[in-house]
Amino acid sequence: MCGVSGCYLLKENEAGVYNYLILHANQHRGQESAGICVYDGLRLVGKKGMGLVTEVFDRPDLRKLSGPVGIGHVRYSTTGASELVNAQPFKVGYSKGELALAHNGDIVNSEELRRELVSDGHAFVSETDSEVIARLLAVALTETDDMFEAFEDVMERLVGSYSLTVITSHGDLIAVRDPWGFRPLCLGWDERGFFVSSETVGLDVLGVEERRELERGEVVWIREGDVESKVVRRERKAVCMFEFVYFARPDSIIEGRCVYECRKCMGKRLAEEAPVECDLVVPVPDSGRTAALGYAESLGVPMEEGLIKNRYVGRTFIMPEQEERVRSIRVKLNPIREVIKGCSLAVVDDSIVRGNTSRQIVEMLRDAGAREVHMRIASPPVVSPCYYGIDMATKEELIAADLDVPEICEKISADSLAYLSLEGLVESIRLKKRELCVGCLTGEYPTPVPE
Ligand SMILES: O=P(O)(O)OC[C@H]1O[C@H](OP(=O)(O)OP(=O)(O)O)[C@H](O)[C@@H]1O
Ligand SMILES: NC(=O)CC[C@H](N)C(=O)O
Ligand SMILES: [Mg+2]
Repeated sequence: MCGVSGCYLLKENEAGVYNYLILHANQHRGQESAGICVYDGLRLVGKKGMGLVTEVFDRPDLRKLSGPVGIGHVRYSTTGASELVNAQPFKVGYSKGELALAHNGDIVNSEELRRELVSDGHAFVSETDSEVIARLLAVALTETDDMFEAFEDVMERLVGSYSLTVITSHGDLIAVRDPWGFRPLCLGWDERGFFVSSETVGLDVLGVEERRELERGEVVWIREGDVESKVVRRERKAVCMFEFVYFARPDSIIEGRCVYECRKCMGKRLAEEAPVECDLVVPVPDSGRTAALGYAESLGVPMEEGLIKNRYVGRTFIMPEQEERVRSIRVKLNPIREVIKGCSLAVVDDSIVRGNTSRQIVEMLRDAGAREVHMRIASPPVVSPCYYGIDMATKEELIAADLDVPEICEKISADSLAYLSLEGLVESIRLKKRELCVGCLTGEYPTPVPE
């Protein structure tokens, strides 16, 4: 999952700074690399680097990234290694100029499209599916100047998830959400101009009040100070349920739903489905906290912060290497012996994917003196790969792919383990099951997927 940003300023030239702020608010969506590209009035100029937004850009960089229009990206790699060549935004030339593109999502048929483009003479600079989109768009724009027409062509070819921001060397800003609406994307505006962010938190930090989410299949085209928009292609709605469970920030709004409220509801529902006699509810920071609050409230048991997160360690699930993920969990989370000693605990996390986190937490809590450790998970078991932008590409890496709940419980050495039901999850999000993508929970996907 990545984060994308964009801005179109009517009077100022601070596109670099605005994109920086939006990306910083979306940092939880990608920690591997960051990039900003701006239209400086003549051409597209940018900077990309490995690391967090604050590591990649300093003040002189932002001064150089001056111009009225710009886009940005924070990356969590799904297609292509975690290397600078694959960092975004991607700049591509075409017959009438240049464009730069930032992508959140994953294209299921990118290999096939890449082969076609290569045989047509395109020389790729990266391994990513995102460059495939940029090149397809460049080809389409050679044929037409109408951005909607160009995206009609591009969207007809692409299968998969894509929330995009694009700028051109004509100074246009374009925002696009794929026809299924897998990933979030929102547009805000005020007297300063127009702003695009993966999540609404990116608009909050700018104090932008007027806003809306893009519809699925919608292309928003901003040029010469005016906005035009069109839904150019529609498929069945398939919003990723994992955005609500884990990915998005709790203070974001997706599909009109406050993510915090959805997570709290998941916790409450989990307490109804899988209560446990315990002395304390302990949340797994960070993303398990909101569900834990709902769980504790519903059970009427006190919640205590028995695990403390080192605030300088980021998310471990989205780290690219397994070894690094495992090592970082102990560095990230530390139990408070004085709080948990002798207690029976209900430990609530949002999800178990590979099982790295739960395994280590149970051990840590027992070492710190917990009498019993009951794991409660506020989403169903992840049994199938994701093809739409979450890095769990193979069944082998998923702990629930081959093991049932009692076996997983044994593997993580918990006293008991229970997950939220699919029905409970769907009702907590308050969308219909057929409006969500639950492919990783059921193996049934909204698009064709590779064999
Ligand atoms: O079973 P696993 O493969 O370990 O993955 C699941 C864990 O990973 C995530 O936490 P993460 O540390 O990424 O981020 P967070 O701080 O937002 O909870 C998620 O919240 C679970 O705790
Ligand atoms: N997680 C994402 O959205 C990643 C975007 C793109 N597939 C990449 O790997 O760069
Ligand atoms: Mg977590």
